[in-house]
Amino acid sequence: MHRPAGALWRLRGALRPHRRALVLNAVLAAASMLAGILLPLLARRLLDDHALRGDTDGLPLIAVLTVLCAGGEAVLIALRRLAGSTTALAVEETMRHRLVGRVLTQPAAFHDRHTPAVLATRIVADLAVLRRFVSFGLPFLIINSLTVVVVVALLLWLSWPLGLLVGAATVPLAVLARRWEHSSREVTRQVQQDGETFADLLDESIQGVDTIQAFGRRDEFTARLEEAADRLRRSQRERARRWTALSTLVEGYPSAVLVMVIGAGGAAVWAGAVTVGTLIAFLTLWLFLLWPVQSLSGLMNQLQQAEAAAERVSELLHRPPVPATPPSFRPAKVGSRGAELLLDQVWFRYPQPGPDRRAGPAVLTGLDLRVAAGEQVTVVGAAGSGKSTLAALLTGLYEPSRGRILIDGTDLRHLPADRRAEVVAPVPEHPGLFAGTIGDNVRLGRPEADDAEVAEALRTAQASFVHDLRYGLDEPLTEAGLSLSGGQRRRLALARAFLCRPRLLVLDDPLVGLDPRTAQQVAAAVTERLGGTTVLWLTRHRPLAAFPGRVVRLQGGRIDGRLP
Ligand SMILES: Nc1ncnc2c1ncn2[C@@H]1O[C@H](COP(=O)(O)OP(=O)(O)OP(=O)(O)O)[C@@H](O)[C@H]1O
Repeated sequence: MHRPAGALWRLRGALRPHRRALVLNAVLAAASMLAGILLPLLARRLLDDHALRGDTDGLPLIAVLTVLCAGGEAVLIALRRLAGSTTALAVEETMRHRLVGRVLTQPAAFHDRHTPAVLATRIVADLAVLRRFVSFGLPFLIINSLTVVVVVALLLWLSWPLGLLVGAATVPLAVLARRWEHSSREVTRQVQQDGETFADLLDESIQGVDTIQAFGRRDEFTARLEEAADRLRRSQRERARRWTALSTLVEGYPSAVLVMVIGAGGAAVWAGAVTVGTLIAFLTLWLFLLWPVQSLSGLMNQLQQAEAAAERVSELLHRPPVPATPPSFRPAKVGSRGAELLLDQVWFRYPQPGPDRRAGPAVLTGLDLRVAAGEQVTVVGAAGSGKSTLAALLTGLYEPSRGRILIDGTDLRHLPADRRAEVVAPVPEHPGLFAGTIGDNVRLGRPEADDAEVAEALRTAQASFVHDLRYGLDEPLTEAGLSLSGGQRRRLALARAFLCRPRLLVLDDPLVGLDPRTAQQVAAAVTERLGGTTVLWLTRHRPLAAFPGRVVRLQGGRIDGRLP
């Protein structure tokens, strides 16, 4: 298993495009830190060399330098904050772009294991945690560490006995902080895990709200959500408890050390071992150390949250990318003849949910089917017989566990994912419509299609209702096309596939939700207008009279003879 800190390191690729901005941030941070540290040293010169000796020569120069340093520090801090937040937003944008790209190209088996709520949490909430870390946590971890090193060196230079006293007093604090970091890492991860579980449940409940209300199960689902929220709150409270303990210690400890330094420093001035200016410079520098030390607990907390977020983001980001389209790939010409399909001893098992991801029972058990170019075949199978599974294999969402799927003799696996729709177009059981216009949705597979081609596809799908809508093809759809009826959504999904004019059409229960007359008209129009295309109708019911071609039965995971 990777260490979480390794996960943060593995995300460094997202910083690469912003190298210059990061270097500028580092320079601004170092300059503002140095300007701040110079102030007490100038104050020492002012006191020891001039004010206490009554020497006014050179006093104006030191006064001007002090003012410049103070003003410069303020300007540099403002610039550093501006540059830091701009860079962090740019880094977040880079990661989001890569993450969305990876998520949208993952196979169906991946999406079976990661719900939309979990993916949305990672893309939105985890990236926000990482952005805050890049804009605040990371720079301060670096600046504070540098400040501690430089200031401790200066303290030793000003007065090594007092410097050693401060250094020794800081050791127990560092040990305690390390122990805290170790013990609360697991709690931080638990908080994020509980957050994911809650997001999942919330997503499921909101999506199924109609069903929950219709069956009067509101109280039960509310109780489930409250239980998950309660688990999340308990783990958050545990983390807050640990954090409070550390921050109380870290904030109280320096005050105790300060009392020690004032006592020991006062005695040293009394004994003539250090000058008043040196003691004032020492105390001012020590105060300079307070913020780095006191912010330690907050930064550790942020670091842990960023590590846990990086672990989850990196798990998505480092998944294998979608294979590039090989230069030798020649897409089928739009409108060219249908493809020959051969399913050769195809077996398929879904991976089981759970950590061991063992394969489940076989859904397809050595399925053989040959469909000639331009032929239409109807596969009839009972609910759960594996029709949607077969459609998912044919559209490349899953790969067969065993056996081959050949299209015109080429293994489906060798068709690049981003060009597959040119060869095989699916009409899935649930039409996937998106917010946008009807035209955008129908043109999804062929954005370049003109209005005449779109109108023809709509006619074939018996979806001419679109022209009666107020804005026709420009009619806006709400999310998932929910402003349309189920039958209208299904016909748009059909039109979208027809518009691609693929060489093989895979229609998964395409006529469900259509009245028998419209269903017959669609079936007849497919034969009439898409003649030459190979079509595989997958359906639960015996076909209508208008269904053309051969009819076979899917049973027991294989093709079990013809239906009369
Ligand atoms: N994502 C999945 N993970 C695990 N098992 C699945 C998954 N999808 C389907 N199955 C299982 O595979 C079998 C076949 O399901 P499939 O959806 O292919 O049947 P179907 O013939 O399309 O059914 P229906 O006509 O009801 O849509 C079923 O036993 C189902 O439980």
